[in-house]
Amino acid sequence: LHKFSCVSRMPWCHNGVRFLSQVGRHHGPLTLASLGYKSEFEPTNKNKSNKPKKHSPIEIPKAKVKAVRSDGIKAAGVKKSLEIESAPFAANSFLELGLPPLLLERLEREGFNVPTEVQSAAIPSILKNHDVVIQSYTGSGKTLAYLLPILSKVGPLKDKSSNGNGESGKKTDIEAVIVAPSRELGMQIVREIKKLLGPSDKKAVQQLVGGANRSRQEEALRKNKPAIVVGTPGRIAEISAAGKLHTHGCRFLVLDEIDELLSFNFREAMHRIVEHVGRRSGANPREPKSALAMRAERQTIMVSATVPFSVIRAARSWGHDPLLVQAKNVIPLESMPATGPGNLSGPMSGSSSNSNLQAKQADQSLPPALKHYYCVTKLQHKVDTLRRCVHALDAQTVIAFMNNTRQLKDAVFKLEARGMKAAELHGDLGKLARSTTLKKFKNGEVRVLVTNELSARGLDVAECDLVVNLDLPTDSIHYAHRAGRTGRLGRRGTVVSICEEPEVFVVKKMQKQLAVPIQACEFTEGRLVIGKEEEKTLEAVR
Ligand SMILES: Nc1ncnc2c1ncn2[C@@H]1O[C@H](COP(=O)(O)OP(=O)(O)OP(=O)(O)O)[C@@H](O)[C@H]1O
Repeated sequence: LHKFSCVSRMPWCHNGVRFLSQVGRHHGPLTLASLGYKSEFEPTNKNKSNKPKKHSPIEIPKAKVKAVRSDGIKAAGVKKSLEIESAPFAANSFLELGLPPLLLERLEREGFNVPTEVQSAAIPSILKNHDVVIQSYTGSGKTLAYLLPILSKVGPLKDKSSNGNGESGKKTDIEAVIVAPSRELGMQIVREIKKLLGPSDKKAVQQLVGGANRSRQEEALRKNKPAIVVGTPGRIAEISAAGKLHTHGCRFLVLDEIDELLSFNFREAMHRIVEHVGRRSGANPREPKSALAMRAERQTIMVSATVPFSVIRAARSWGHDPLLVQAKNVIPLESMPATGPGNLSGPMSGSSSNSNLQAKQADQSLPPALKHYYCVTKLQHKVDTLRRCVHALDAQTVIAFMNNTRQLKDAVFKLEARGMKAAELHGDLGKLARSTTLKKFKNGEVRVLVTNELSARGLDVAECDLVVNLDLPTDSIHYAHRAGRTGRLGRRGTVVSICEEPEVFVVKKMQKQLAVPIQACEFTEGRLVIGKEEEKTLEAVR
C-alpha cells in the first residue's frame, strides 16, 4: 500500500503517463527508457527544433478534435460522422509509439490518426515484452491498445525485423490467442483485426466462437494457418483438447474482459487455455523456471475496465511480473494489494483499508463525460417511463437492460405497440438472429435494443446515446459495464436507471461506490426534470 501510494507523487511524466520506478527482478530497472519512452530531459533532444510539442493529457488541441468514421450506416444509407467532443487522446501520433510502417499505413487508411491515452501507455509496454493488465474506462480504445503491438510482431503487418514465430521464424503454430467471454465480443475483435489486415490478408485471423460450426472452424485452421485466433473460452478449449489447435509456440495470450473470464462458468476452459497456450514442448509447467525460460514463453495481456482483486491475483499467477497499465499510470502489479473482496462484487465494494485504492479504480472504469440519473416509478409503468425518457432526451440509439428474458420480450412488445421501433437481444436467440438484430440496431432500423447482461461487455455501437437500466444491475461493476455502452471514445452519453421506491438505496450505494453523481429525475411534459432536493447531496458526492 505504501508503494502504491507513492505512485501519485512520482514526478515521472510524459504524455500524461506516470511510472513507478522499481528494480524489476528479471527485466532490470523499470524506467521510462525501458518502456520505450524518451525522457523530456534527454540531452539529445534538447536542441531539436522539430521536437513534438507537449500538451496536457486532458487538454485536446483543436486539430485533434476530429470526426471519426462511424460504422453505422443509418437507415437512409447515409454515413454519419460523429464529432468527438472530448476525446481522450494523448500522444501526437502512432508513429511515436514505435509501430511498423505497414501497420501505420493501415491505421491511417482506417482513419486512426491519434492514439488514445491508454493506447499511448500500453503499446510501448507490450512492445517491450512486458506482461500487462490494461485497465481503462469503457470505450477508451483498449482493443487497439493490445492489438497494435501484437500486429507489430505477428502476422502479415509485422515489423519484418521481428521474429515471426518462436526461434525459427517458421510459420507453423498460432502466434496469438485472444479470448473473449461472448461471441459478439469475439466477432467484434475479429472485425477490428480484419479492418487493419485488409481483404487480401484477412485469413491471418480466425474466429473460434461458440454457436458457430465447429468443423468449419477446424477446417479453416488447417487450411489457412492463421497467425491469430480469437474466440470464446469453451470453443477454444474444445478445439485445443481435440488436438486441432497448435498453440504451444504461441507468443501472445490476451484475456479480454478478464474479470468476466474468471467467472465460474469458464473455469475449466480457462484452465486448459492458460496451461496450454504458449507452453513450448519440453516445458514442464510445474518446474520453476529461470527468468530467461519464462520470457521465452508467451506474453500474457489481460484487459478490463474493472479490475477486482480476483484479477490482480490471477494476473500474478498467470503473468510474469505484470504491469498495471492505466491511461495515466504504469505500475508494477506487485505494488497492488491482492486481498479484499475476491468476487465480482468488485473493486468498488468492500472495506476500510482498501477504500482509497478502490475509489481510484472506480474512477478508471466510467467515461468521464457520462451523465447519470435515476427515475422512480411503479413496476407496471417502467416501460412507459422508458418511452418518455427516450422522447425527453431525444435519444436515437438506446440500449435498455433487463435481467429477465421473459419480461424483456414483454417490454419489446409494449414499446412496439406504442410505435417505438424495438428489438430483443439475449442468449436464447440463435446466432443468426443475434447478428441480424445487432446489424439492424447499428444501422438505425431499431431505436431501442432491449437486452440483458450479454450486451453489457465490449459491445461497441458508437451512436449509442442512451443506456437505460429497466432493471437495476446486480452491482457497481455491472453498472459500469452497462453504462459504458454509451459515451464511447469521449462522446456524450446518458445513463438512466428506472427503479421502484424500495430500490433507491441500491442506486445510492452504487453512486457512492462509483463516486459519480446519480441524480434523481422525472420525465414531465417531454422534458427531463431534476429533483431539487438532490442538489445538496450531490455536492457531497462531487
Ligand atoms: N485511436 C483511435 N482513434 C479513433 N478511434 C479509435 C481509436 N482507438 C479506438 N477507436 C475506436 O473507439 C471505439 C471504442 O474502442 P474499444 O471498443 O476498443 O474500447 P474499449 O476500451 O475496449 O471499451 P470496452 O471496455 O467497452 O470494451 C471503437 O469503435 C474503436 O474502433
